[in-house]
Amino acid sequence: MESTMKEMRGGESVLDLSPRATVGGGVEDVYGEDCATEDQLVTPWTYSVASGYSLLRDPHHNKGLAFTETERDSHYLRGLLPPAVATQQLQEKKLMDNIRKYQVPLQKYMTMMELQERNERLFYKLLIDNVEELLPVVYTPTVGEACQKYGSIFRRPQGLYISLKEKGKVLDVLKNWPERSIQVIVVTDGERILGLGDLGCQGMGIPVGKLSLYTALGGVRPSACLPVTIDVGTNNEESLKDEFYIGLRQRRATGQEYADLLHEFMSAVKQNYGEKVLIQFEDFANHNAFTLLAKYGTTHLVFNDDIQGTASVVLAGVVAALKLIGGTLADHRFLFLGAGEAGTGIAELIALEMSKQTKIPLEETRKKIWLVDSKGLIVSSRKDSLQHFKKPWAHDHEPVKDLLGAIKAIKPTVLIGSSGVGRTFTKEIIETVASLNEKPLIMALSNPTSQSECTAEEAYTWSQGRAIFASGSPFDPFEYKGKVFVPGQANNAYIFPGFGLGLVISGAIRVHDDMLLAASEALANQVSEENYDKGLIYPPFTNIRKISANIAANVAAKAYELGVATRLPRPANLVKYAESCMYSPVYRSYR
Ligand SMILES: NC(=O)C1=CN([C@@H]2O[C@H](COP(=O)(O)OP(=O)(O)OC[C@H]3O[C@@H](n4cnc5c(N)ncnc54)[C@H](OP(=O)(O)O)[C@@H]3O)[C@@H](O)[C@H]2O)C=CC1
Ligand SMILES: CC(=O)C(=O)O
Ligand SMILES: [Mg+2]
Repeated sequence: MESTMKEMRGGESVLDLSPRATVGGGVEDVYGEDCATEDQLVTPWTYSVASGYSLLRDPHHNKGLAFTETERDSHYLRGLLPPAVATQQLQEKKLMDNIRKYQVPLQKYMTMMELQERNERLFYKLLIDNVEELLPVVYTPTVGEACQKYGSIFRRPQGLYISLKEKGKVLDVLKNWPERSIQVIVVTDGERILGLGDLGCQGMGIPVGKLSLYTALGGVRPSACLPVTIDVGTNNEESLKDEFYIGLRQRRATGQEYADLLHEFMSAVKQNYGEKVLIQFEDFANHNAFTLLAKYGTTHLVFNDDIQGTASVVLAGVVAALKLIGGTLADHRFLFLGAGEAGTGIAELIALEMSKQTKIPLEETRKKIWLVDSKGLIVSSRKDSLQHFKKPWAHDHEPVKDLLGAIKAIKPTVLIGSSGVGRTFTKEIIETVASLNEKPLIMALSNPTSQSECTAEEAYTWSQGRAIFASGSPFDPFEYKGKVFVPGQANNAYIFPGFGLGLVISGAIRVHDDMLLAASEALANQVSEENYDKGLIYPPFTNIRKISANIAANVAAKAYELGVATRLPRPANLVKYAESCMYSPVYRSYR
């Protein structure tokens, strides 16, 4: 590129970064024109009113058969649509009828993705009105299968792909995205997609799915959401051999090469969108996730969903569950299978909340929490060889090699699965936990369903109906000895949409742990007596927009309290304000 541009400018490099007077100062200039010196090339941006054929193919504005007679006249649509005029409700009915006929989940997923690309408002109308039914389609578990098969089902690109090929040009890539005003970015490098491992570039399904929930569940407008996949290669041998694989066909870049691309991305985002854009890290492997969060936590508005969002949702479930299992947080003993992002993230937030409640130092409250990894119970004799995020959990105890041994030694009241390995809560494990507790709290967090540590049926049957159970991916209600048990879905989808909305509406510039506690508290407060009666420790997703507004308000209130909010003055009623900011998918009328 450099040589081409040199030629265009008669040999002088335009990439010369030495200070030079710019035309208009460049403050908040999103098009790059004002930042350019007079002798630099600028892009001739134009915007035109969509009409006719292009209007029908613009997913933001397309309404299909719902264009009225008047709109058809004034927007040159005559003849481009059949004569019938349909309401949005009728379109929704037809699509839901179609989706319900499909037996294969992936078919439902593809139908929804096609709809999103064809008629965005109708897509969100369906998702908002049928959230319980469609969440498993656009999110876990189906999105996991979609990522695995992304290359084969790939039709039109969604989101922004930033690969090693774009090194040195990331800012230009961001400028290729059609929207200028971005509020939330969800970014993955595809190395730990759900519990399915390294899916490389095909992990794009995750940022796309998460951002659909930002809009449907949290009300952030779709045009302000940007899904990004950073492609540094993949170590997935199957993908590397797959002729339909859509990513870079090389093994993962690591070390400085990886850090440099990520740094270029983080800098370009701040340069292009400013300081208030939220960057949500999603499904990075833990050897990068903790480092990135620590590195950029002080300079950018960053949030790691797997570490922090998961922690907030699980703490909410545990606090809510206390109504059913009794005691205070500090009265319980926690045992985790899995000591990675989710496991240690949750453990830390529980310990923090315990410490705040009891005034006992964090170092002490951590001792009520134990974790098992692939090598057994984390104990002090292992400390030197542990990854840094596991070290705070290396308590004094003799070595224990497996989960069953750890349960017998620690006698937990709460058992949490965050291992990414399916069926690890065996009959013996659940029976042992149930023999120690009248009402054991069991959370099988791993996604998708195939990786869940146990099923709802197994948890209820093996505990003889005594377990309080929640899982990362949804399970149907299960009838045991005449009683119907409804499992809750312990998934960060309860938290991140409202959390992000809270940051956006307050103009927050940094994330703080107290905001995670605030989100968690707001969620726990939404569980009703009626929910508890069914054994539920989370409210149903049907009320999610109300829940998200409450979470957003609590998070925003904390941002103002901490002095990191920039939207001033502070709105008096933050719940109402959050609701008023939410995107509505109802069709607009065109002049
Ligand atoms: N419900 C929700 O909202 C969320 C669920 N998750 C799910 O949690 C799972 C884990 O994610 P994450 O924490 O990011 O992953 P990580 O890779 O960071 O951590 C996995 C942990 O599990 C341990 N582990 C793996 N296999 C075994 C085994 N057979 N026995 C004991 N321990 C084992 C690993 O041990 P070692 O360190 O020794 O390798 C590691 O400590 C995924 O399935 C993910 O989908 C994640 C985020 C949110
Ligand atoms: C839910 C989620 O973020 C995960 O499983 O990774
Ligand atoms: Mg995740």
